[in-house]
Amino acid sequence: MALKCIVVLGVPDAIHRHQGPTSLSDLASSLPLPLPLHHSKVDALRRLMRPLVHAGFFTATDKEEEGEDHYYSLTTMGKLLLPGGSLSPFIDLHLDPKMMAQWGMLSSWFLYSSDPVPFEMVRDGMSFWEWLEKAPDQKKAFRGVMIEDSKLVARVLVSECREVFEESWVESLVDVGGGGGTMAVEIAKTFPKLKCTVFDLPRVVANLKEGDGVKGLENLEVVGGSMFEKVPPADIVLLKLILHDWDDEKCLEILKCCREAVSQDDKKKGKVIVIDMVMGHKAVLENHELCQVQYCFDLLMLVHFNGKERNEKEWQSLFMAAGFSDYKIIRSLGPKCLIEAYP
Ligand SMILES: C[S@@+](CC[C@H](N)C(=O)[O-])C[C@H]1O[C@@H](n2cnc3c(N)ncnc32)[C@H](O)[C@@H]1O
Ligand SMILES: COc1cc(-c2oc3cc(O)cc(O)c3c(=O)c2O)cc(OC)c1OC
Repeated sequence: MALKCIVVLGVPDAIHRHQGPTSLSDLASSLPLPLPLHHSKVDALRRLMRPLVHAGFFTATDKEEEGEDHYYSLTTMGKLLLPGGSLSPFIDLHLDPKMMAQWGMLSSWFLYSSDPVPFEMVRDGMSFWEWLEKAPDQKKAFRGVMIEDSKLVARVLVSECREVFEESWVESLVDVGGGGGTMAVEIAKTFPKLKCTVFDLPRVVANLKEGDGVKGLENLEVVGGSMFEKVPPADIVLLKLILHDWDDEKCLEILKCCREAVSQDDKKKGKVIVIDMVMGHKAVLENHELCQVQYCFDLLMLVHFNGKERNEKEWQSLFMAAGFSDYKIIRSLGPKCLIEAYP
């Protein structure tokens, strides 16, 4: 809530515009507020900044003595909070009071509810996806969150995992649940010979064909449909942050459709690429912060969807039950992993 508050008050931008360490009094007087900050609240601003300095968003001169002004600067992480920064949509979405209601219901869900998840409990059974269609601000923020995450992952994928797309038999890729198309656009731009498809629900991709990034890309197609029914055929089927939204039963339906879509003959050894978390993966176990991210996202999945973050054993069971012959965890991507599943 402190983070949300300083973003709403425009603190990161005020420090950024100051172009150097900014004193508490300068900060208080340069905030873009309808009325100047009342002098009685300046000390509250100092107290608000304190946990955020501790969390690493800002640095502050460490002078707690009375009368000394504090000077604040943005850290690299703090710069992500600037308008248009990659953390802004995340804060807009997850710290929105409307998105808090489901967290407040968690204990009641354990004790009394027969609803599948707390999110649906506070919305008369409406799923997150249905609700987004009725909540334009949150829909925009959610799209922003996914775009920022995809930009980051795509950058690593096209620079450090080129071999995945450059094998001689790989001619086509479909990004299932590809949302706004960020991943597919980046892949299509980097590998112009690869025929890429963004596949998502018809209402999600309705206006995508005319979108800035997609228009004019000859090797990019947009297809509307449901991954529970039929997935367009391709050599590589990509599932990024899809399976963690669903329970095992639904994941099996998705994975079976994807396995059927993957090309297979003497020359082609098509595969499904899953980008999702692997709980307790060795790259994460050694990193306290990545562990925290995994636990938080697992609870996010519990509260919003009937989904979960899975450990390797759970992934293995899913792939085998969906008829895949083998799988391999190729590499870690922060809290996530790239997993290949072979039909
Ligand atoms: C968490 S988002 C992931 C988006 C994208 N893969 C990414 O990582 O940025 C989940 C996506 O699944 C899509 N989705 C939900 N149900 C679907 C269905 N039945 N068929 C295809 N896509 C679906 C949503 O519209 C959304 O774009
Ligand atoms: C996994 O890394 C990040 C995920 C998100 C993120 O991902 C989601 C995935 C879903 O399937 C449904 C969701 O509602 C969400 C989110 O709400 C959400 O925030 C965001 C990230 O950084 C901004 C991630 O990187 C750590």
